[in-house]
Amino acid sequence: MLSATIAAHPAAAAAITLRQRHSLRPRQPLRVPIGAAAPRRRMETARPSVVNAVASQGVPAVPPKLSFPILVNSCTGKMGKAVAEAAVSAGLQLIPVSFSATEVPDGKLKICDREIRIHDPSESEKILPSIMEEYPDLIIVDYTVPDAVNANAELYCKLGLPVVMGTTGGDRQLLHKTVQDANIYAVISPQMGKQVVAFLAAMEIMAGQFPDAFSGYELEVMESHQATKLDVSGTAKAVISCFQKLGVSFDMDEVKLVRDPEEQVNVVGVPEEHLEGHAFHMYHLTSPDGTVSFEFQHNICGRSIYAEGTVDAAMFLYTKIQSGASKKLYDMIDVLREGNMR
Ligand SMILES: NC(=O)C1=CN([C@@H]2O[C@H](COP(=O)(O)OP(=O)(O)OC[C@H]3O[C@@H](n4cnc5c(N)ncnc54)[C@H](OP(=O)(O)O)[C@@H]3O)[C@@H](O)[C@H]2O)C=CC1
Ligand SMILES: O=C(O)C1=N[C@H](C(=O)O)C[C@H](O)C1
Repeated sequence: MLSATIAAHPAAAAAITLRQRHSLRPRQPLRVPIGAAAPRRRMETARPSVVNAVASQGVPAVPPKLSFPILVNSCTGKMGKAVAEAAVSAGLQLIPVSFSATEVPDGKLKICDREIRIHDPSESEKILPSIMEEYPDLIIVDYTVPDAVNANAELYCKLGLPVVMGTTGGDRQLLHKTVQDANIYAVISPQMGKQVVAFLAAMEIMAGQFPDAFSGYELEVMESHQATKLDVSGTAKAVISCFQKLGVSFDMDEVKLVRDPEEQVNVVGVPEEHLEGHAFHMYHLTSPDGTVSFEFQHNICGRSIYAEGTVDAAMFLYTKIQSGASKKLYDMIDVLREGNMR
């Protein structure tokens, strides 16, 4: 039954070919219960709070709780909504404004118990300066679409607006150059999930310390995301660039994209309830003579891991701004390294 489904989908056929070639047992994409990836409340102890900042002897126990204004662009999107909710739950001041061409009733969107006014993106250049006047400590978070990345970054740079850029795609080189030239505070990362960031950091360390360790190995990459995802995973691209430094020859267009829901359920093993929001990544390496193989896999259901990481990034950036840090452009490995991910 499975093979009948696979035969109907070329990408699925490719995925299964990949399995057969390496005589893999049928993949069990998730050995951990899916519930582990579902949204959950964080331990209160992990969160700084004014209430517990002063211990009984008058010695500060934990840093005071951060609270600063945050504008999420765009709250109409899946990530934007998740970040806005995480920001409110972390005690940040969610600015009741966002941008999107999506029509919403009365031009407003309800997030937690707040009403967010949605303006057309074409109005952002006119509206943002007055918001910056009202909220001088504001940090903007960008989760929009690949096509908007560079124009949005240019606008934030023009206004001197600190940004956490979670949106993937666009011209990444230009994005970094724009932000660097404008010398604004920014965290840019295609991946905000703490454990995946740690995996990426490990990959970078391995590539830096053991270049060409996988020279001659064949790499196969599969990534499955919700059908609405517009680009090749930015995370997959970052991991692949490490494998390239490790000596593997691979073109980004060789990534096998899975966007078909039927294939995602039947072949990749995505739980049906997470078809609207998941990221299943698989990297398979085979030695030139076929006797050695490696497989790296990370499977994420839902959005909470990224939303929490984004709030961590905003808090990190805010403290950098407050301390007048000379380094201004960061990635999530910087955030993780400094112990800023809860
Ligand atoms: N860094 C990370 O850890 C993660 C990154 N992502 C990335 O985040 C991005 C968003 O993903 P997701 O939320 O799932 O996508 P969605 O399609 O759900 O949301 C994108 C939203 O952006 C809006 N939008 C488009 N253009 C503009 C613009 N110029 N200004 C303001 N809003 C705009 C869209 O509305 P409309 O078109 O109506 O304007 C839509 O509501 C993707 O690039 C994705 O890869 C996702 C997960 C984690
Ligand atoms: O669009 C998504 O969903 C995701 N995008 C990011 C990416 O492109 O790597 C991160 C994660 O894969 C989810």
